[in-house]
Amino acid sequence: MAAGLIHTLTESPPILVSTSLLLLCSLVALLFTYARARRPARGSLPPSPWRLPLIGNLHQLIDKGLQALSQKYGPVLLMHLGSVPVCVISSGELARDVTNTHDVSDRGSTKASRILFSGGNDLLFAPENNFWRLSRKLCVSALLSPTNVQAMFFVRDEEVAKLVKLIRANGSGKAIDMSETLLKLGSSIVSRAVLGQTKVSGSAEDDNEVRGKLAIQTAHLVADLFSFEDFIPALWWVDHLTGLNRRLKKTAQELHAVLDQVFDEHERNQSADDDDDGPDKNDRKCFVNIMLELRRKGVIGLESLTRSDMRAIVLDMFLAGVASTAASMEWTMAELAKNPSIMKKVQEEVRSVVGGKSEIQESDISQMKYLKCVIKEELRIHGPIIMGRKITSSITIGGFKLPAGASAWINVQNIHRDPAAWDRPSEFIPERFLDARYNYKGQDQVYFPFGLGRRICPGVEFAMAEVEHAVANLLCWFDWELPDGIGAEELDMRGSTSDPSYKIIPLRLVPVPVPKPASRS
Ligand code: HEM
Repeated sequence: MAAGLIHTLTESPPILVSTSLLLLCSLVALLFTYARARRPARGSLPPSPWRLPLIGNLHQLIDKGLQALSQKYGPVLLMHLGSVPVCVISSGELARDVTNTHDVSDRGSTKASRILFSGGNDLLFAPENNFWRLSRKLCVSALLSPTNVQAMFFVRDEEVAKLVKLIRANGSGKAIDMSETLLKLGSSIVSRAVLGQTKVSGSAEDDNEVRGKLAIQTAHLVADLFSFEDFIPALWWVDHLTGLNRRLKKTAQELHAVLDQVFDEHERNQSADDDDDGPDKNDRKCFVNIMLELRRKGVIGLESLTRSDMRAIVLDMFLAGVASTAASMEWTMAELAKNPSIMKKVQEEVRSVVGGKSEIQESDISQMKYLKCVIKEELRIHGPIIMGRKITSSITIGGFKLPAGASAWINVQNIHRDPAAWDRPSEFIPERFLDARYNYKGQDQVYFPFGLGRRICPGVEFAMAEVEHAVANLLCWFDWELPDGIGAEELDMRGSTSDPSYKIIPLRLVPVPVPKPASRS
């Protein structure tokens, strides 16, 4: 073809020669532009699906799902949710670039968080301001520290023992809703650890249950909410029309009022408390008491902790700690019901460690290596879907520019199920975690269910102590069967569309109590 073209050029009249030259130059320029377009020009925006005015790519996200869009557009994708630009990062290496190399750590706030936290001082949603630093330090070194988590064993132990008793009383053969049961368990453990057990309601209703409900209500408040202001800021006024603002403010006020009552009660009790060895002395180790005590002792930074600061920390614990642990317990039981040979193997381990004892101690759990692998595998498949960050000043990732003001979504689910990193990624294979390289410290490129960088979850110890202990008890004292003749292969394992880390169809299982030593049967 080239020879033909040269021949044409030399043999043709001048006008034709110049036209051909022009064509040739245009062709070369076109090829050059095409080649450049295939390579991301440093600093160009990531590839993007076409979008509609106003809603952006929301319809494609709902219709196709995040994973399909990521697979189509590659490891860095730019979407618009309404008018908000969102960069989706689906590679572990690039995710670390965002959180560690570029140290992007703000998470961004939502309307619900701004109202709930009276303007935005909290741990989950606030940027890295002084309050974030103070409350993070308080969590890591006191409230959620390994020592405190250990001291809270009595809460986990009592709440799980209550549950075991309840399930036994339920009688053999009846299916129970594990979703509801485990959410209640998660909320009572977290609310008791955080608020203790002093009386606030004054009614006959179980105080703990009131607080558990409070914890669940808080979690729903932020998770199940669609605000126009968050996605299409120009339509902020629609939230007024739909009554969303009013409802949010009312719920926030109610939550704050209950928490203030709890704080009052703790403050009243605390002065009388110091030398008292009363029956509820253990519950005085709750987070509220620890915060009040540190403030009273004038620990640096905490001497001026306000009611609003304490409310924010308590609500953060509810938001971050209740639904996440309940979902982890539910998915673990679902995967075990779906994989009877794994259920059998882990039950054998748990029962052989516990032996003839009537209770499971923390020291027993540390010997249950396979149980730990089961939970790690559950968190790989069903753990967090995305982790959000806010890009405050523009950065370049994988050759693409992530513009200031955009959100970055680290696509954890995609990374946790990447066939390049995991053998048979959609199968539940706990044995892969016998490899000690995987932990919860955010050090691995393809496994980080508790996050990465400076905003990594400070509740890992608390969460694992709760989930491992509860699941070990359920496996030790009961066999579990699927109800209504459902076969293991028929069990519905779909995650909810709004948040796939929650099971769309609540898990129902039939407990079959196994004989156990007397003290807790
Ligand atoms: C299985 C249970 C849990 C899972 C899978 C989980 C996972 C996560 C993840 C992925 C993040 C975001 C990390 C990041 O952005 O890099 C996070 C943040 C957080 N989690 Fe957890 N979490 C769990 C339980 C808990 C518990 C029990 C608590 C407290 C009682 C807690 C408190 C927090 C807090 C306060 C943050 C925000 C930290 C910050 O922004 O500085 N989490 N968690």
